[in-house]
Amino acid sequence: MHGTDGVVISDVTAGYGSRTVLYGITARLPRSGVTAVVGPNGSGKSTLLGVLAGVVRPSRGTIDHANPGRPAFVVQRDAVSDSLPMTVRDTVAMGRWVLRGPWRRLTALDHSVIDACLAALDVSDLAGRQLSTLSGGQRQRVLVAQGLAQESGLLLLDEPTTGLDMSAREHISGALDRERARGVTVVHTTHDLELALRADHCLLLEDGRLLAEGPPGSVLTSQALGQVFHGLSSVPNL
Ligand SMILES: Nc1ncnc2c1ncn2[C@@H]1O[C@H](COP(=O)(O)OP(=O)(O)OP(=O)(O)O)[C@@H](O)[C@H]1O
Repeated sequence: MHGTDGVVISDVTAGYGSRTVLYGITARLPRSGVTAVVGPNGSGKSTLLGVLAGVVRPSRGTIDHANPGRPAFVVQRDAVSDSLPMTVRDTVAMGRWVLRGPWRRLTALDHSVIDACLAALDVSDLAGRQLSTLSGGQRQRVLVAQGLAQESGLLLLDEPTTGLDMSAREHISGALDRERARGVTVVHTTHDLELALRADHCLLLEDGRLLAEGPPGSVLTSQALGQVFHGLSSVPNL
């Protein structure tokens, strides 16, 4: 592992039960950098994120983390029950409980981090609202704010901008840039070509295999995209 590596993935094969979904993935993800994982539906992007989060155990290969702490994992909003009786502020505060343990009081510092994360995703006005009363896009922003509140050295996000309007996408993209500047290793899956092109590093998956890895501009060529997303002639969005 080099000093510039945030995560090193070595020959990882993984799946669910007897079903293999990822085959022999080897990649180096930069520390203080944003990595975009791109590929068609079902190509294994979320599964790779699950492997990095430690919730999917590889059947083969290893993952080395520069940061020993627990990763922050922002799942897709559909994966979170919207019927939990929680306010937006409680939801973001859960990111701090992860650090403090459930029976500790939150400190003044915790509360200021929670305020800053609410502001970063432009959801301060919603702080007192029940999570269940929010729109899908608002809930997505709150989940990203919860991920930021964990102040982890490894931030994993599964399709953080899917279904969001332009302003919300800008807030999320800006938040990822700030995390990178803080030295965080950020990894997100995306179908948003613009967001992928703003990353430092890109992995292109097809059918569970790594087709290409490198700077987004050299990985996401029209030739590669045409091959992976069959029949694509123009690529405003993946
Ligand atoms: N919990 C699970 N149990 C069994 N198979 C699963 C499970 N989750 C995903 N899969 C399968 O693994 C493969 C890869 O799925 P994954 O969600 O990683 O793809 P993806 O690239 O993130 O897709 P999308 O763009 O649609 O989100 C798919 O064939 C899917 O059906």
